[in-house]
Amino acid sequence: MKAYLLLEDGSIYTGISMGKCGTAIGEVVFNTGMTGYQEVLTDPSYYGQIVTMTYPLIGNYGINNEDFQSTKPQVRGFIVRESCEIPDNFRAQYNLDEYLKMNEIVGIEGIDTRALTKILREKGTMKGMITDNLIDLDYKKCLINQYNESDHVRNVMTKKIYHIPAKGPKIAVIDYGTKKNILENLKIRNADITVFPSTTTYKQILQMNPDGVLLSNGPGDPKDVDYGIETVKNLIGKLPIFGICLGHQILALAFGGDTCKLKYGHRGSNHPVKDLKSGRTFITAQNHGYTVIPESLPEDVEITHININDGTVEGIRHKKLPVFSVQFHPEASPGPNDMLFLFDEFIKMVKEGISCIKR
Ligand SMILES: NC(=O)CC[C@H](N)C(=O)O
Repeated sequence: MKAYLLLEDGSIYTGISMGKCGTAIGEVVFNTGMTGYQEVLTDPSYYGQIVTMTYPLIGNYGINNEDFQSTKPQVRGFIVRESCEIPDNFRAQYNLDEYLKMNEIVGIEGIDTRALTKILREKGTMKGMITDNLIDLDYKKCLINQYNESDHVRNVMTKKIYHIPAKGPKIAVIDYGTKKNILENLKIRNADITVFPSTTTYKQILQMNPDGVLLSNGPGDPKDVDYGIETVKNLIGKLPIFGICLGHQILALAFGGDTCKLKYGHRGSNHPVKDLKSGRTFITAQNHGYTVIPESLPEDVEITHININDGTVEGIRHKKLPVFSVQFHPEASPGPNDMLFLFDEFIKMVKEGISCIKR
């Protein structure tokens, strides 16, 4: 069955329906990873977005039950050049089309996703719609133009506080839409984890008497999460803090800095990031559309990492307090593991931070 991709600029691309037949609206963004589509589909940071994979063959190792980053696909829609019907991998449980159908995600295949990516790079990310018919086209165009969702975080965060007990330091995770692998990396390091909804107040978090706080990744514009910025403002100086992606942006805003939207963002598994202290470059996994404005940061916050491709801020650290954050994803999933050691640094900082702050 035919399906269509309509973009905000009026362009129409014809393909074949994949996953659920129907209509989906969202921000159309591209990811350049050759693999990792399963983690992309289930990463809550993509909530509200229609993702196109630049690499032309997607689904060739199928979908398994272990690599999910949350309980269900979070993307609004999915665009591929070719969806592999018969995956070849011992872990494969479903093919891509089956998985999208099971979870009622609208998709389209047969689109030249590399050409589409070039357009999004030139014009910037655009709002768009996948639909299985062109009836009422003017109305559909109108819907695309009017599409304006905000604060996606409330849709993906945990609604209830939950605890994952262990013998190590007590870590409070503020959940803006955390990926499973962030929690896994804390678990591996024996952290006693309590996950809080992003709407939790700083007083409630302090009541649990944590040793450190992790600010998770999540979808949308960090400025929509004003309640979260307020919470973090009140935690700075009281506990060691580590922010990842949206957590990094929220931390920068809590410091009094500012953020803005990038033209087409960074989404993929091979973004080079330079550690300004060591001069070393690491290859990182990324998935973000917003960035911290370097000039907006106060005197006592330094930039620790930059993106080699465009010079944007990739990491910040408070000069005196045990507080740091990164724009990229050290937990990878999908992507390289070069930066996993940041979780060790965080745990080390938490252990030292307990003595330097609390006592
Ligand atoms: N992965 C993330 O946490 C994404 C952060 C934010 N939603 C952005 O797009 O910039």
